[in-house]
Order: sequence, then structure tokens, then C-alpha cells
Amino acid sequence: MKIFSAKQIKNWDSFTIKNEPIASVDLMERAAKACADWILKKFQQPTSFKIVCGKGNNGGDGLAIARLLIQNNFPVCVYIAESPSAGSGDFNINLLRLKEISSAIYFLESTESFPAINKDDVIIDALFGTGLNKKPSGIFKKLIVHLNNSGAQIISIDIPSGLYADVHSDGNAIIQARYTLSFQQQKVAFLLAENESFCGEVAILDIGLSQEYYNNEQTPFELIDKNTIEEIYVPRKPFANKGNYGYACLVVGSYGMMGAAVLSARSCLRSGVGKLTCYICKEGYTIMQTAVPEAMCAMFGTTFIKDIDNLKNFDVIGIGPGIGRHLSHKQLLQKVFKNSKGPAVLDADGLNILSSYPALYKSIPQHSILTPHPKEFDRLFGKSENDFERMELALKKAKELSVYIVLKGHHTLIATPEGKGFFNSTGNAGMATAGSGDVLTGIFTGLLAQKYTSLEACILGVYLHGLAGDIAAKKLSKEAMIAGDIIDYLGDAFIQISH
Ligand SMILES: NC(=O)C1=CN([C@@H]2O[C@H](COP(=O)(O)OP(=O)(O)OC[C@H]3O[C@@H](n4cnc5c(N)ncnc54)[C@H](O)[C@@H]3O)[C@@H](O)[C@H]2O)[C@H](O)CC1
Ligand SMILES: [K+]
Repeated sequence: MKIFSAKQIKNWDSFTIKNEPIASVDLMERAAKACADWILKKFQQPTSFKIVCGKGNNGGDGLAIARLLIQNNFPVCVYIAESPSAGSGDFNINLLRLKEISSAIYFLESTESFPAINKDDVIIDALFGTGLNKKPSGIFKKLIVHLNNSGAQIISIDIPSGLYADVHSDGNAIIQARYTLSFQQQKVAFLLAENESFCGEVAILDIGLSQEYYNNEQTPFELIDKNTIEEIYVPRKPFANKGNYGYACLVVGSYGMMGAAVLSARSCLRSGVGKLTCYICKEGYTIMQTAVPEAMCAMFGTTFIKDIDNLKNFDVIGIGPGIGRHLSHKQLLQKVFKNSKGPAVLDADGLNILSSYPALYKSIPQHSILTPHPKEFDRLFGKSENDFERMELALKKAKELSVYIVLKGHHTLIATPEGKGFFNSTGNAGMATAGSGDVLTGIFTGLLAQKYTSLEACILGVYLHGLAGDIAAKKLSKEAMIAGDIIDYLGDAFIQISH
């Protein structure tokens, strides 16, 4: 699904009003109804709601939600943060509607008028939405701090007030929501780790914005969902043999780090590759042959891989998991780059070695997949001040080097050479465990060998990896699951996407 900017969302709103057509106040009612329905499912009597509104359309949503909750017999008090500017048209209409059924409407003009909040109250934050255009200051800033300090649960409408939807919210006072009820689609800000403490659990509510606008509007950002996967996944052919699914090579492991090698080899095989050879060190031979009998082994070096040959036989080479950092690995990388038939997969120490020799960047095979976590990314391309800056840098470097950068995180970002950014929607905190990156490298290598393009391998790979992790977490808990479990549930993940 495409992800639009705040400006595009405003245009989407206007397009829907004009073309559905629907009166803007009725669209606001639809949004408020979707929120009220969600709230009524979650909270029972005698929950008392304190609804804090600005004077824009986000505040208008808050007033309409107040009316709907009162009509469902909940105790509701409404607080409107005063400002010199007049309320928006739909805010004013909803204020009149609310006044007909409630007198518990208070205007906040100074800190003295801030309400006392009970820990059991539920606050609904409708102060600012996507129309936030400057840092909250004065009474707004103080109000945000007051609400955060109350200890009560906060439900933010559309976006936690104070947070910008698509740029870094540098030092802003921002609501720390327990839940965010956002309209129609995710916002880029929700997908970046730096905003984790503000958004809470995000629910996306469908308010029926125009499909035509969605189809025609261009945006660099997309959220990978089941529809994206359906377009990419290719079922196996009944008459296939192992030759149809490619020959992969993994350059992995060293003394003390054979676990990484085993994990990447197993996940590569579980991703459907036809044949796999692992280049490993002598000490790893018995380990690999015993743990992964389906893979062939070639030994080079004693405690670490020193040199390799015959790389031309392979459809794809993945390098990095567990290889450690040794001086001779520069030559190893050069050999891989020189002999790759097509794109390669670079991970872990493969990336760390690369970052020590920037002169090698330009010889990375076109459309290779680089899979750094934020620290590895910073080592490769320099430090970023915040997640938005890092995201922009990933897009810039992907274009410059003509590679796919898979920036790993809760919502892993795939930055493409065409300047697009795909966020993953599967995965969970249980996957923050040693070895889960090695599993991802194996999956990418296996998918590339099967002739998925680099973009397809990236999208399908991160989605399957996260989905297998989600299944593992459900069966085993986020705490107890380990990287090997992600591999064990890859089969269930394939079954889910193929039905
Ligand atoms: N997207 C949709 O389809 C729908 C969205 N709805 C809701 O509308 C808001 C966006 O409303 P808008 O009026 O454009 O902006 P806000 O309510 O976010 O507030 C803007 C308001 O406040 C002023 N302002 C902005 N920043 C500051 C600041 N730091 N300090 C003081 N004042 C500030 C600004 O000038 C405006 O006057 C969206 O989020 C949804 O909640 C519709 O209800 C339904 C469809
Ligand atoms: K809000």
C-alpha cells in the first residue's frame, strides 16, 4: 500500500469531498464514527473520557467523537485549547452540535484552567492532526506535558499531537499515546523507531477516501502488505527439477561463529533454492555437514575462509554471516564482486569489511542487496542525526551505488536504486535476537537464486522473514523464540502467502 505525505493526505481529503461527492462535515462524521466504534469496542462503562481539542479539523473530530460517546451514555468532558485563530468550519459546526447535548465544554486559556486528570480517565487527544505546521509552544506545549504527566491512557486521533507525519519532529513536545487511531493509512513517522514512544499501538481506520486518487497519486513510499506479496510470489511448477531453482553459494562462518553459517545455510535451503554450496573454514566442516546435510561444503583456510575459487558456477553468492574481520577478507570480497554473475548479498562482517575499504563500493555488482542494521549502515555511509536523515541517506546511497539497501529494524526499510522506500509490515520484537539477520541473508540468497529480481527478493524476503517470526512468536512467545525458530516456521509462512 502506498504511503502519502501530510500534504498528499490533505489533497486526498479534498479530492474525496469533491468527487465522491461528500460534504466535508460528513467525511469528518465518518472519521469520528470509525474512532467511536473502535473506542466503544475497547472500553466499557464506567470509563470517563476527557477529550482535548484544538480548533482545526483534528479538534473537530474530537468534538464529533465526544457527541457519539455521550450518545452511548459515557461521561465525557471536552477541553478546547484556546488560540487567537478562529475554529475551522467543521470544528464550528461540531461545536454547535455538541452544545445541544452537553454543557461540559471548557475553554483552556491558561495553565490554571487545565483539568485535574484521574489515572483511570481516558484522554482523547484531538489537539493537532496532520495540520501541525510548527512546534507546539506556550499553552499547547504545557498542555501536552500536562497530559503526558497525568498517567492516564491517551488515545490520539489521527496522529499523536506534536508529531509531524513525514519529517523529523526535532525536540517537539509530543503526546505519548497508548493508542493512535489513524485514518486510511500509516504515516512514515509511525514506522520509524525514533517515534516508538509516541505512537503506541497504531490502528488504521478505513474512512473510504477516494480509490481513484489513491491509484493515480505517486509517492516514493510503500508499506509491504499481502497484496504486494501476491503480485510477486511465483508458485513452483509441477514439472520442475532442482535445476530450475538455481545454484546458490554462501561464504559464511569462521572458528567460533559456525552458528551464523548454519543458520544462513538452513534458511537459504528453506527458501526454496535448488542447490547450495557453502564456503567455510576447515574447523567448520563437520559442523556444517552434520547440521545441514542438504548443503555441499567447500573448505578454504583453517580458522577462517582465506581464499575461494570456482565462483563462476553459482547463480548468486551471499557473503558475510560469521566470517569475522580478517585482513585477507578484502581480497575475498573483491573475488566475490569480480565473479558474481549477477547481484550478490552482503551482510554482517561482509559489510563491516566493505566499510573499511570505501574504494570497493563502486565495484559492488549492480543491484546487489546490502542488509545493514543501523550501526552497520552508519559505519558504511556515516552517522545520521535521526531516523528520517538515515532513511534519506539510504535512498540516496541506493541510487548512487545502484544497490538495494535493506535497513533492518522493526519496520525494515528497503531503499531502491529507483528512489523508492518499501517498509515491511511483518515481524516483532522477538526477532531482536542473535542470528535473525543471518537467517534473512539466507532467504535473500535463496530467492535470488530462484530468479526473483533483487527488488522482488527484498520485498518477499523481509515479508516472509517477519511472517515466520510472527508465527514463531505466537507459538513460542517473543521471549523464548530464537533465530532457528524463524527458519522452522518459514514453511508456515510460505503456506500463508501461497493461499
Ligand atoms: N485526512 C482526512 O481525510 C481527514 C482528516 N480529518 C482530520 O483533519 C485533520 C487535519 O486538519 P487540519 O485542520 O488541516 O489541521 P489540524 O487539526 O491538525 O490543526 C491545524 C490547526 O492548528 C494550527 N496549528 C498547527 N500547528 C500549530 C502549533 N504548533 N501551534 C498552534 N497552532 C497550530 C493550524 O494553523 C490550524 O489552524 C486530520 O489530522 C484529521 O484528524 C477530517 O476530520 C476527516 C478526514
Ligand atoms: K491528535
